[in-house]
Amino acid sequence: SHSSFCFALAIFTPNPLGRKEGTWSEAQFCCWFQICIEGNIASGKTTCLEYFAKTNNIEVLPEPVSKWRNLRGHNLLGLMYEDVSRWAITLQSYVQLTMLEQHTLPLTAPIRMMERSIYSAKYIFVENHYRSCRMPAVDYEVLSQWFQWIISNVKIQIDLIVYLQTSPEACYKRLRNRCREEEQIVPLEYLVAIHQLYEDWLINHTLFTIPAPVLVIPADHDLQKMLKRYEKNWERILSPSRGPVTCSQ
Ligand SMILES: Nc1ncnc2c1ncn2[C@@H]1O[C@H](COP(=O)(O)OP(=O)(O)OP(=O)(O)O)[C@@H](O)[C@H]1O
Ligand SMILES: Nc1nc(=O)c2ncn([C@H]3C[C@H](O)[C@@H](CO)O3)c2[nH]1
Repeated sequence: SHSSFCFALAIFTPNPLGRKEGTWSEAQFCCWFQICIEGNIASGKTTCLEYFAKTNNIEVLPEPVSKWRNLRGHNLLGLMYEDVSRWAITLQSYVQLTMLEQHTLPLTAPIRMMERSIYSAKYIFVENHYRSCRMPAVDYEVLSQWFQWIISNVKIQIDLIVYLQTSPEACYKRLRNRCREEEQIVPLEYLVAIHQLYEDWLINHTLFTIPAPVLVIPADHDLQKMLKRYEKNWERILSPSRGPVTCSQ
């Protein structure tokens, strides 16, 4: 695992020789550093989180999928995949609440790494339901009013977005291998639509505002190569950045 962070309110200054010698500069107050891992379904976000979860003093928050699959006995994720027009607003309303809960949880470490965000729930998934005419306009408007109120009235800190950029085909192959029951009926076309919205949001900047600098990591590679990529980008991901960041190949 990587060098252990001293649990201090300070800026971590990675030593150019490599993180082993990285030290916390004392007496500098650190604004907690929050990272969101974004990407298509089965793009490898959970695997990325598991890699960084081994680093001391990083708090990792996976997507609360278990809540969406069992809310007092109701499987909202399953309902949505079975009948999206009927159940999309039900799931999205609960996704928006559970993501807001995660964004506003008290921090337990100098760095927080979250899987996705309240932004991608709205800008990617709600937007896709609406644009594919599977969500009535009235449902979209109600969700949008809630979303706008939340981001205008609640402080949601995101300092970096890591975008695991994949091809829909690679995600489809992994999704089929993973065999999450509710997703077995997900067609490739759905992943293509989600991919295009992510590209328009985080690459083309033609969708909605981007709440933080974006680090793009091509993520179609095999597991071993991806773990090496995370190793190479360790400092870029974990040290507070002051401007746009670029991925090292
Ligand atoms: N680089 C990779 N190459 C091949 N398979 C991978 C790779 N990364 C992850 N996988 C596998 O693909 C599946 C999806 O990976 P993972 O759960 O990390 O994706 P995810 O982005 O968290 O998915 P979701 O958006 O559904 O939460 C898992 O079965 C995982 O073992
Ligand atoms: N409809 C919908 N809205 C969301 O905000 C959302 N966020 C994630 N997901 C789906 C993708 C994976 O199947 C599974 C795990 O990511 O949950 C979502 N589905």
